[in-house]
Amino acid sequence: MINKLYFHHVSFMFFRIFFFNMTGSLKENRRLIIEDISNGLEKFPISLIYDDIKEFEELQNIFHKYVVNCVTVPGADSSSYYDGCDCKDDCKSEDCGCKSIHGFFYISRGLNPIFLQSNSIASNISIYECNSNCSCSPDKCPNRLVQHGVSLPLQIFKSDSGCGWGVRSHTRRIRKGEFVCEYAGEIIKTDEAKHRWIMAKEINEDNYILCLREHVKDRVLRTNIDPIHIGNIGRFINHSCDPNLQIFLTRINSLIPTAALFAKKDIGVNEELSFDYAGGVNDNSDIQEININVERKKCLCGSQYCKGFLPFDLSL
Ligand SMILES: C[S@@+](CC[C@H](N)C(=O)[O-])C[C@H]1O[C@@H](n2cnc3c(N)ncnc32)[C@H](O)[C@@H]1O
Repeated sequence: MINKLYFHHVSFMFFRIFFFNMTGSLKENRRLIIEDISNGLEKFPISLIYDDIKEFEELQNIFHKYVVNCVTVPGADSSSYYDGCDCKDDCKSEDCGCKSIHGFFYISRGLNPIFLQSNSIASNISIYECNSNCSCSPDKCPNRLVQHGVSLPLQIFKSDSGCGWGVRSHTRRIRKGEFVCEYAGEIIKTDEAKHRWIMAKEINEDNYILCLREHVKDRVLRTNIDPIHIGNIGRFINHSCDPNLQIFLTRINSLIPTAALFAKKDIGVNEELSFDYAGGVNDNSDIQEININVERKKCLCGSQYCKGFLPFDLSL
């Protein structure tokens, strides 16, 4: 009941935000464009291009609110903040407490390409950015990228592949290692993720929940992100078995990780963006409750390495 009221309230907000923004220029090829679906929340406008109002209304019925970073539903956050650094030089030196404890991940305002060669999830690599406990300047510190949100021109469009909406680079190339966006949504507990997944299945709705699993000694730390109703541009990115983006778990102000997407290779203008929904991990050995009667969704990525089906978290 509480959830229902909450969503009603949010969907009201959504209609206001979207219709205010629909100064909707009609383009020469008769496609419509919304200049910024984030309504100024991202530093860079997130444009959305669509063919007819029906297509757009379909999206409105599902997606209710744009957020830049994940939001935690009550009860899901049991973590605390980690310490910050006390750098006086905006973390330029190698002595920065954050970088020397957790690692040097960024160079030239992007991810050091050496990390792109590994499977970050399987190798348990987690990026730690400077945070609100640090004494460096948020604008000048080079150890802060993901927390600044999207800083590239991106566009949401109806993909020709049959996968529905997709995201592409827009007006400029994306260089290897550049941060593209977060996969932001509601952080929910596993029981709630299972419940939402069953409800979505009953009404034939697609699955958007991303489950991140980290192995810490003999424990598995699980973070579930659901962007279907409350999320950011990440929720529009499709899966590919040969993707051009790679997920890295990133910690900013909380021990709950963020799923940050970085360019795995150079990406051309108007090229569709994709990531591997399984994060490159095909191992389900840690999963206890296996539901093998699940109907797998056919993968339409079209890559020569296509595995045939979308990755699926068997623990849901
Ligand atoms: C995170 S959403 C991506 C955005 C989605 N295309 C939309 O229209 O909102 C994930 C859903 O997109 C579809 N999808 C993404 N990648 C796909 C692929 N390679 N093949 C088939 N469907 C895909 C599936 O329905 C999946 O549940």
